[in-house]
Amino acid sequence: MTLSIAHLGPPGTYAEQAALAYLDLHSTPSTTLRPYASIARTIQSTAQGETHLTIAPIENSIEGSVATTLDTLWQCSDLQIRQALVLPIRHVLIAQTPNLQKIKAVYSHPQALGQCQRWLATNLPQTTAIATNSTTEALQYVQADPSAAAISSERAAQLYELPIVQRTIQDHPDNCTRFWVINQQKTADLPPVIETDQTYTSLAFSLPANQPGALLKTLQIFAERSINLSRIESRPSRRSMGDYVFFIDAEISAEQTTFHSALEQLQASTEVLKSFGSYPLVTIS
Ligand SMILES: O=C(O)C(=O)Cc1ccccc1
Repeated sequence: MTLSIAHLGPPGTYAEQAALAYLDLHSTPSTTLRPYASIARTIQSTAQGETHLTIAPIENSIEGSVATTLDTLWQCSDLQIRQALVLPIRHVLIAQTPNLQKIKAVYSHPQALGQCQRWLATNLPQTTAIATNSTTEALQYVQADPSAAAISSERAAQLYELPIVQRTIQDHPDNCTRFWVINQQKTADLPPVIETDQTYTSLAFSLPANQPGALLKTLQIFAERSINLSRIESRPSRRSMGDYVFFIDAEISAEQTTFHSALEQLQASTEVLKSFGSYPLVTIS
């Protein structure tokens, strides 16, 4: 079987780097990397059986959650997370001109623009920031226009043979992004999970009614069992104003009996409850 891995494209994105780092952890003989035009499409490709795995960014240390990853996971059925990877993110500024004064527009993925906000305000105050679907999609504007710049990676600059004007432009030196490796629950013969001492379980739920204390009640289920939550995120349910879907990462394996009993109780106090399973986190340096 040739393992297919969906990632945000065109080639050279950070998501592709994460896919390559994931492959480095395994000795999978035959693999195809499949670039897609949006993060939503990568996850949908796995949900629809076009690809075996998706590697999608979920959270950045400066910019926070990647909303489209959460929203698409909520919309798709029967997906699970099998591994988390943390990758360091080092942005570079790419442009045809070395003269910053001549740059009129900076293109990049909104996450990358956000991670370099301070640098941009200080060094390119005259430019307009323009969002693209990915950091490498931004490079096509640099190829076409001498007054355009892009924020992308050193590797992408090499791949597209474009000049680097400035390195390490992210606002914090330790900038890193967490990626999830996602598959369909029923898919067999996937690369083995790399076990580490950090295992998480992720869930999402909507609440039956917008009542006082409804969220508190669900959080109490975890507190009563001393289950530590490492993240809670809300996203609009899109049904009506003020109605939310909550995403939770818990520091526990879904195999533990404490978690089973928490899930049972959650089932009773939530409207829709989705568990994305348990996964160990690997930090790539
Ligand atoms: O556009 C990319 O290269 C991505 O993979 C999305 C992204 C952008 C910035 C940091 C991490 C991931």
